Amino acid sequence: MEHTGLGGKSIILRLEMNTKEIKFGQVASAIFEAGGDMVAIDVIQSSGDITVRDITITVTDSAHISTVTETVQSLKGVRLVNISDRTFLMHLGGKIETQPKVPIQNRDDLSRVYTPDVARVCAAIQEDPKKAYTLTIKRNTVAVISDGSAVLGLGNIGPYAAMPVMEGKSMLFKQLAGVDSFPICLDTQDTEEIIATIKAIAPAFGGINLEDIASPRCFEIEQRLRDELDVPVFHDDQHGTAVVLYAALINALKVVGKSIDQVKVVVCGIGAAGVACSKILLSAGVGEIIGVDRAGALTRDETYEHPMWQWYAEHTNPNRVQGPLSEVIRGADVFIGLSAGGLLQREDVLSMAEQPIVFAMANPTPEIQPEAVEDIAGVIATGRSDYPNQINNVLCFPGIFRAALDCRATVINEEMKLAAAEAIASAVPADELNASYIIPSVFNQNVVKAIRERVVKAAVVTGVARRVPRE
Ligand SMILES: NC(=O)c1ccc[n+]([C@@H]2O[C@H](COP(=O)([O-])OP(=O)(O)OC[C@H]3O[C@@H](n4cnc5c(N)ncnc54)[C@H](O)[C@@H]3O)[C@@H](O)[C@H]2O)c1
Ligand SMILES: O=C(O)C[C@H](O)C(=O)O
Ligand SMILES: [Mg+2]
Repeated sequence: MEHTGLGGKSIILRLEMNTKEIKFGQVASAIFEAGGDMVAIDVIQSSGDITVRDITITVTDSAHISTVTETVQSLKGVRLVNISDRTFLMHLGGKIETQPKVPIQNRDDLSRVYTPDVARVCAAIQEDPKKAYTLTIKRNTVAVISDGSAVLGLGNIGPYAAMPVMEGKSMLFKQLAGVDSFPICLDTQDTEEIIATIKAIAPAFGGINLEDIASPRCFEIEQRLRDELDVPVFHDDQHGTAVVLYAALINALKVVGKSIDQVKVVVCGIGAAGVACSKILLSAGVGEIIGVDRAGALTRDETYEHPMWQWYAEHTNPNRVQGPLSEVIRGADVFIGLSAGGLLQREDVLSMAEQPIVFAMANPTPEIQPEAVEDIAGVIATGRSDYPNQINNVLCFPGIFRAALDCRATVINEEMKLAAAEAIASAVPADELNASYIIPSVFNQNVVKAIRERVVKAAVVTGVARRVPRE
């Protein structure tokens, strides 16, 4: 199936029709009247009065899919058996598989890769555990682990529903940086159980990428695992996002001609990503950061049960501003959305300072659609791949883990994160930088290379590298 233009897509409806009750021509007219363009018909089964057909239809967008399917479902004598589109078809049977590196073609091969000869390799690792890095998948393999509690902006959708995202992250690790990984979704949301489980499975991995674990539990889980494991543990939604956000801000400020120490920044959504982004901006020298969550601006005049919010309130909002987003945002130079779709209004952006920078990063629906403010914003970015300026942690996690694995880093520290942000920002050449090109494309082959080089250096300089890679 092909995409047929901007926003256009094809869907396949499998329809079971009772020919005594309805003729195919009536179904075709109904689809046509609902605006669907029928491009192919395949007969799947035809027996007696029952006929099953796959109808390929071009639709304009997701809302149009509902219009067409509702029309079809309302027809007497028609049963909608299944609906698939290109996205669902790409997910059939999952998106990744295990691939042996050497074929087992005879008994000799069998006895080498498996028993009895494999025992000599096991004994070598038992004698010197460091050999796990040379003789197992550990040196190139990361675990992508979620508890399904804060998946994209979809919230607590559980471990089964989280798998497609984690499989997607695994594909990206491999395709962009050659890193092997396993998507692992845990059927527990208990902090201690999550920590114990990850510690127990850690021997196979050279790094742990935590993904889509809700705050505040994500903070403790990450900290404890960092303290208790000797491989890097990186909560992607916190640090991956912060790295890419900082890279994007460095370049966006150049476009609007403002300097980082003079801007007022409003961060909406003080969860995993919002906290980490605010922290990186504080260390980059932003003077005024105001965090807003459901109950309005976080201020030191309040006390918060959530220790991270207490910390946040004490380290941000120097003017103790109070109130909802629509008030706090007045006069701000930068809006950073890490909350949920549709929270920012055009009037809010109109009330910001001149040349406002709007980073609406909630996935999959941004805090404001770029079309709504493109005429009034200085720079706009989202987390999505279908608009210019995609600020998404995919620009960071493949490269930063490539570097961490190659130098066998014990941790991914602040210096390595800042090095990654600078590498990403510098991948946009100065003479090409403009409001629609502040951040390199995910497919820019220089990004992973640039991150690897700078991050390995930072790891070596800060003494957390256990080896210096040759190239
Ligand atoms: N573009 C990216 O690379 C990227 C990376 C990470 C997260 N995200 C997006 O950011 C969002 C948050 O992710 P997270 O991992 O930090 O989740 P999280 O659950 O840890 O935090 C979300 C925060 O947003 C707040 N929030 C929700 N609705 C709100 C509202 N109406 N007003 C104010 N605050 C509200 C919640 O209270 C919570 O504190 C998600 O949409 C996610 O997809 C994007
Ligand atoms: O998965 C993404 O696209 C980015 C990020 O990790 C998110 O949770 O939204
Ligand atoms: Mg995520």
